[in-house]
Amino acid sequence: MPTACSTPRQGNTITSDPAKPARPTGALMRLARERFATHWRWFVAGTLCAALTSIAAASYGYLLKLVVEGLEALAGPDKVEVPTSLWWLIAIIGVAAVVRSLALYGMTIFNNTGVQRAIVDIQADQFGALTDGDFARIAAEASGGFVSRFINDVNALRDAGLRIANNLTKGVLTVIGVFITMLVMDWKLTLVLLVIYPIAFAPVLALGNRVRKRSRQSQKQIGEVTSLLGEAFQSARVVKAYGLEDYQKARAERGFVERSRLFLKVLTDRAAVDPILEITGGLALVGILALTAWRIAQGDTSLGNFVGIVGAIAVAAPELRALGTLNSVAQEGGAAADRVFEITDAAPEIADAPGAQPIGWVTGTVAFDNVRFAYPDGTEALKGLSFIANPGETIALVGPSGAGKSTVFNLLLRLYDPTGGVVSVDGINVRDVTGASLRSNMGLVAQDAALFDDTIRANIALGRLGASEAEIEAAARAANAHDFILTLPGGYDAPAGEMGRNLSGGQRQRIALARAIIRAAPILLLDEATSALDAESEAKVQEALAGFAKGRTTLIIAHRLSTVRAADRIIVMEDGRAVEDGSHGVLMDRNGAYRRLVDLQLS
Ligand SMILES: Nc1ncnc2c1ncn2[C@@H]1O[C@H](COP(=O)(O)OP(=O)(O)OP(=O)(O)O)[C@@H](O)[C@H]1O
Repeated sequence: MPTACSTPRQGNTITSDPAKPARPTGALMRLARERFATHWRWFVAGTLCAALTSIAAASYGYLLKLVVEGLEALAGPDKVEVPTSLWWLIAIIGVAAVVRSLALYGMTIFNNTGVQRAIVDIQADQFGALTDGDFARIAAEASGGFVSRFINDVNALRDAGLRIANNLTKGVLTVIGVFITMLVMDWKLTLVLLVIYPIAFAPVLALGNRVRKRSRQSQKQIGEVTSLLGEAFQSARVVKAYGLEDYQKARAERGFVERSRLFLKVLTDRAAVDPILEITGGLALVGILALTAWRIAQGDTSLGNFVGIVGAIAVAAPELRALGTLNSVAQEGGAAADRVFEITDAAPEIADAPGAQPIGWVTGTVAFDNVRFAYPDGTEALKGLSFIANPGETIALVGPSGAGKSTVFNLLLRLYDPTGGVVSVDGINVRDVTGASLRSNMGLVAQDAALFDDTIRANIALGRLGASEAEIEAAARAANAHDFILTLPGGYDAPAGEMGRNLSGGQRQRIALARAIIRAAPILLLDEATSALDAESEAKVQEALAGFAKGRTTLIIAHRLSTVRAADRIIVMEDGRAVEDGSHGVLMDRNGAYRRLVDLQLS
């Protein structure tokens, strides 16, 4: 039964297929402006360090050339003193290395801090937009979809942010600096290299693209294996009960085999990169050495220039490689940024009307006037429902599964707006008041008790933040929960566990009841609130509830009709409409829909 708090039944509306080509990086630029720029101080510090690193790196080749030329002057049959200038040059190389390393460290720390802070902002934005946004949105997406947004998308953004911040400035400045020093040292060899380098790297780049495509497929399949595992472990009880172990093992094994097949493909491609580099690099080296030997013999260049250029290339090569892969990381980050904006840009449809006022504390008249409602997928749940609940009345909504009972609660809480008719409280259309003030007048106990991974005390106090110890205990007593709470290790401080898994279904329901009781709201909504209780506990809780419900408008959804006999009125719903309305006695005498339901249950 989909309720206000129940599991969604629609499929994913937001898909993030990793096999799809990555989108442009416009979204990433926007995110940089809106979220990263606020932490600009860190990035400015990082960029200054990057510039320092690049200057030190670019000077290497030239310093090396000067040293080799100095060494050349020393070589010869005659014994000579090492000139002080050469000692200085050697010392400067050492200083450059130290400066480069320290600046590199500073750059990484500053940029990482900036990126992490921006990521926290982005996660908070996403979570805030979802939490404050339409319930329909959350109901429409499988919870796994959102979890993946907070993990995969954020990882992609973090990678992109870090790589861009750390590699872009450093890479570009280093490559430019190195290029200039190379031109100064030996422009002819530099131009030859400029032609050879891309040719030597072309096969590696092509392989890179293939690896990327395959890793996307592999990523997608990881997602499938993850959901398969999640499903298998969550359904462990049913798997055991139905003896489905072999079935599950076969499914899992198929997933594992497919995973290793795809992964092997990626590894095979990756394994080819180094040999290709080795061959092309070796051939290029042979060509350059031959050319240099010939030019030195011609007196066209010096050994110092050659060594200087080799040193410069050694510095620039890793930067070039990093820049080469930056684009794909930025593309993936762009796709993730797009998905972040899908969440944060969506304006909630169920928002407070302009100028909406708080409704204040209501007396509790609830009215549905010819209300029609269809869920976003088109399912018509209410087809002209009308009824009025007067202050203090207890009204039971009964009827077959799918009749629209939980939908009544969803509309009253204004989780959705009706497509026709009016839902009002105290004669005021719920669309005209602020949602928060409306909901503060209601206490909901849903079928799934929705406990959080906190102490029992905290879970009860969530009904009214700031409730006192005595109030918490009184509410627990009223919900017939106090005694069992005292038996828990830690009593009121015992942890409820994730989704309340440390408690039984009935115990969870009683905590949820206590939470609604402590809220002391004028309107109480009970959706199968006692369905998980044994007969004895249910009777006790019913009695407590009867006392608590006095003076409050209480709407009860219950399948077990014996629990609603005492209601002031029973509304029988069928196919989105109210077909009968009256007390138990009156409806039994009428011999209609209610009577049929009762007879059905008795039989
Ligand atoms: N989130 C949703 N999206 C689409 N359709 C929905 C959704 N929730 C409920 N429905 C559909 O709306 C109709 C009314 O559902 P509702 O949950 O209100 O019935 P109900 O009377 O409470 O049923 P049950 O007694 O089984 O809980 C059903 O056809 C149901 O399939």
